Amino acid sequence: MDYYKLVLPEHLNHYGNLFGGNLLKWIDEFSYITANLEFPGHQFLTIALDNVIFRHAVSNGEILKFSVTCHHLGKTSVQYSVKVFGTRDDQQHDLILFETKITFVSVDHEGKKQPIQPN
Ligand SMILES: CC(=O)SCCNC(=O)CCNC(=O)[C@H](O)C(C)(C)COP(=O)(O)OP(=O)(O)OC[C@H]1O[C@@H](n2cnc3c(N)ncnc32)[C@H](O)[C@@H]1OP(=O)(O)O
Repeated sequence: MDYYKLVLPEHLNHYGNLFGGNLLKWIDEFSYITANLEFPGHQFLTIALDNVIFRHAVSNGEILKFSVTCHHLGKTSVQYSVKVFGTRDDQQHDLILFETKITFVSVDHEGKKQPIQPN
């Protein structure tokens, strides 16, 4: 699934670029939404976020595209691959600004892990 976010002044660090923590928050939020839509009736907790390396600064006013795809479905966990692209510069639509994998675990009402029931 694809999601979009407009980078506004309130999202910037003191150098005037996107604060990395905001990017991680959006990745958590969008992939959490994807897990809930793809596996309705489950409750998920984030257990892991892999490979956090910021290689590209993101400018104010950028419209970011978050591409979220299922990478691995386990017994109690589902892992998503998340790639982030800029959309403002026509020449750089294919440039991956940031990528990671994020894993969620299905839990019951007491927070204990439980198997994911695929659709
Ligand atoms: C949406 C949010 O932001 S939620 C807020 C932040 N998250 C939290 O507060 C969660 C706190 N953590 C917990 O409560 C517990 O760790 C639980 C209930 C999620 C998991 O229980 P644990 O006993 O720690 O899990 P366990 O080690 O057995 O692993 C469970 C699954 O996660 C997978 N897993 C564990 N560690 C990792 C990791 N580092 N990377 C990827 N997958 C992992 C395991 O492979 C397993 O998957 P499988 O059943 O599909 O094979």
